Amino acid sequence: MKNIVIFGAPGSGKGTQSDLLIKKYGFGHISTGDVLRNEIKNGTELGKTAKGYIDNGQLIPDELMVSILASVYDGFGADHAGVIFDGFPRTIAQAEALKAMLAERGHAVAAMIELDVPEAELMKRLIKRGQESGRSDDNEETIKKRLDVYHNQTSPLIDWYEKEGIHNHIDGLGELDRIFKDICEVVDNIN
Ligand SMILES: Nc1ncnc2c1ncn2[C@@H]1O[C@H](COP(=O)(O)OP(=O)(O)O)[C@@H](O)[C@H]1O
Ligand SMILES: [Mg+2]
Repeated sequence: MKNIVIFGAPGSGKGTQSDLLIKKYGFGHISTGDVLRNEIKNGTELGKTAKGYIDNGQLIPDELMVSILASVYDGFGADHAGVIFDGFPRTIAQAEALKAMLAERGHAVAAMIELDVPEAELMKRLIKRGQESGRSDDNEETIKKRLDVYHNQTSPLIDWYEKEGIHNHIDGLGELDRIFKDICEVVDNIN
């Protein structure tokens, strides 16, 4: 079982590379952003709570995220090829909660894959994505806030996963195929 955390700033290519991984390896995929956007679209209670945070470029409270995550994870059953966590964890507290949630089930994260992309390129990609997909948080003001949140709250996870011994750095700037090849090398080397 290859549970993988795909990690990086907004716009670093987590969703794009997750899609390729799912096709090649048959992994499950949990994009916490997609789960929340779906709830918002369906107008659920959870969606209403989430919308306030998302439209402000802020993170959803940890307890709420972890309970959503556990229920989606259990939906893949007890015996799957692996699940890609995309957009989670975003704080050290969430990483600890994820570790505990998986440990309760006798599972673990096998690799954390960091997509490293310079800020100017992130900005460029997200503005383009905003124009193409109409994601409400892909506007310049909210993007700046999200990048701040990433630097302050999320990037410390790189050291955290380094200490866990499962951090893998990938140069996320350039051709999709080259980036995917680098990621596959990491995935294939998980024992
Ligand atoms: N290697 C790449 N080079 C150029 N653009 C990319 C690359 N990877 C992803 N993108 C584009 O950047 C935007 C953000 O990618 P996405 O996968 O949604 O990132 P994330 O899920 O990390 O926010 C998308 O519009 C995507 O098409
Ligand atoms: Mg994404």
